[in-house]
Amino acid sequence: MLFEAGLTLLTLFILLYIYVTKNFNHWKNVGIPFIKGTFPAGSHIELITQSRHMHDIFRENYHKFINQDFYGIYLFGKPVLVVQNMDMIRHVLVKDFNNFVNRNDSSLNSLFDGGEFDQFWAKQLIHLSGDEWKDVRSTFSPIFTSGKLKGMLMFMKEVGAILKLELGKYADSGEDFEIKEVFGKFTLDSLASCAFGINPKSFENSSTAFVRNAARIFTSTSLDNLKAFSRFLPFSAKLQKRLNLNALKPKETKFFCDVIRSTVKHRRETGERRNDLIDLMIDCMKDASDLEPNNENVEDQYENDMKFEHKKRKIEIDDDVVVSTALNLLIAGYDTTALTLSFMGYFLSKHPDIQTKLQTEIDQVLEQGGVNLDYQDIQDLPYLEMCLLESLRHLTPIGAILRTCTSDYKFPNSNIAVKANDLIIIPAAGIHKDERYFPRPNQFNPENFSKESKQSRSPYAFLGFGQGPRACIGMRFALLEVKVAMIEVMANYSFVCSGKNLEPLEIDPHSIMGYVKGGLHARIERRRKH
Ligand code: HEM
Repeated sequence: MLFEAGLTLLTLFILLYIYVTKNFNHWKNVGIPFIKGTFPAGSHIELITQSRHMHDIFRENYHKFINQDFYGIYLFGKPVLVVQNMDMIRHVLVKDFNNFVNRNDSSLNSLFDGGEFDQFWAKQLIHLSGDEWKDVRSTFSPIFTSGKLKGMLMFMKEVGAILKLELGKYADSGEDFEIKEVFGKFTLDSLASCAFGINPKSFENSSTAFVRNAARIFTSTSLDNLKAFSRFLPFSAKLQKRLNLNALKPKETKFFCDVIRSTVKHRRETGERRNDLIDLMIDCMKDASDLEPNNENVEDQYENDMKFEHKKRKIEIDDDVVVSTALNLLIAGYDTTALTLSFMGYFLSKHPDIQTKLQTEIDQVLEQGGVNLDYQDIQDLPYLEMCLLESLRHLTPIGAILRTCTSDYKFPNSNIAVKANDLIIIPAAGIHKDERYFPRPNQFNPENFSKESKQSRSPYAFLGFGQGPRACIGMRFALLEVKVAMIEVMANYSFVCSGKNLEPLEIDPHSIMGYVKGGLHARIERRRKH
C-alpha cells in the first residue's frame, strides 16, 4: 500500500516536473536574452519563497538588461516576454491594442474561475477578456467623466473633514503614526460613500463589519496563497469549478456582494438617488446602448490613448455584473489610493522645502476660492499633481503592467513575434527608475512632472496608472480623492520626518502591491498661519 502511494506520488511529481520544465528551452530557441528557468518557479524562485518583492526583481532585471529592448523569463513553466523599449510598449498598450486586449492569459484566468463566489472575481473588469471586457468597460466608462466626478466631490470632502479632525489628535499628541493606516481609513470611507452609498465609519470604529471584511479582503494568509496556487496545477482549476470550490475569500466576497445587492435593490424600490457610482451603474444598466461613450473633448494624451473602437453588442448587463464591477472598484481603488497618499506623506515629511512650496500653492488657491474649493479649483493645482505623480513614480503600487497577446503578432522593425495567449510584462517599476527618462531617478523631484519634463520624454515612461484603453479606469477619481485629502492636510498641518521608517525603504515581499516593509511613519504638526 505504502509502495503504491509512493509510486503514485513519484509519478505525479515527474508529471509536474515535465509539465513545468517542458518549455525551458523556448527563449534559447528564439535567440533572445533570457533568465534561465529552474523547477518549480521558473526564473524567480523568490516569488515562491517571498524573499524579494516582484517590483524589486523587475527593477533589478531592468537595469541588468538596460540596453535590451526585451528579454525572456519563465514564470513557473510559462515563457513570458518582458518589453522595455518605449516604441514597443506603445505598440502593445495603444497602437496595436487589438492584439493585446486581455490582461490575463488562460492560466492566470483559471485563478479566478472557481466556484460560485469566485465568479464575482472572474467577472471583474480587471480580469475580463475580449468582447466581454469591451462591453463592460464601454458601458461603465461614463461613470468617471468629470461631470459625474463633480457630483461625487462632496462625499469625498465630507470624509476629508473627518480626516482633518483625526490628524488633529496626532498633532496634539505629537506621536508618530503609520501614514497608510490613517489614509486607508480616508480612502475606504470615501470609496464606500462614493461607490456603495454607505458610511463604514472607519475613523470611529475599526471593528465594524464593513471595515473587518475589507481588512480581510486585502490581506492574504499562507492558506489563501496555497489555495490560489493550487489553481495552477494541471486540471485543478476545472475540477475546483465543477466542485464549486472557492479560493478567493468567499465569506468576505459574499458580505460585499450582499451589501451591493441590497443597495441596488433599495435604490430601485425607493427611487432614492445620491448620484454616486451605484446610481450611475444602475443608469448604465437601464439601456447600455443609450449611453453616450466617454467622448469628452480632451487634449490629454492619456485620455486620448484610452479610447477604443467597439461596436457595443446588444448585451444584457445584469445585476451580477454590477456587483462584480462595484466590488472591483473597491478592490482596485482602496489600497492603491491609500498607498499613494502614504507615499506622498512620507516624501513630504522628508522634503520640507517641497512641502512648503506645495502649501503655498494650496494657500493661494484657498485665498482666491474660499475654503470650499470646487472641482475646477482642485484641477488648478499643478504642483499638487506633480508631487502626487512623483510619489507614484518612486513607489509604484502596481509595478508591472500585464498584457496577453490575443492574436499572433510580430513587432514592427524587429524579429520578435508573439502568439495568442503569450504573456507580456512591462516593468513599470524599472522604467520609473531609468535616468534616461528621469534624471537622478532616486531623488524625489516633483519637477520630473513639470510640463517641460513631460514633453521631453516618451509619455509611456510613466506607467503609474498604466496606459491605453486598458489603463486605470478610476484614474481621475483617484487623483481627485488624493488631492481632496492632501488639500485638507496641507492647509492645516505639516508632515514631520519620523525616525521609525526602516531606511533605505524596502518593498515588503509578502505584499501583493508595493507595501513598504515596516510601514511608513511620520509625525504631524499644526501649521502656524500668518
Ligand atoms: C492612485 C490610485 C490608483 C493607482 C496607482 C491605480 C493604478 C492602476 C493600474 C496601474 C492599473 C492597470 C493599468 C494597465 O494595465 O494599463 C489599474 C487598473 C484598474 N484600476 Fe486603478 N489605480 C488607482 C485607483 C483606482 C481607483 C480609485 C479605481 C476605481 C474607483 C480603480 C479602478 C481600476 C480598474 C477597474 C482597473 C482595471 C481596468 C481594466 O482592466 O479595464 N483604480 N489601476
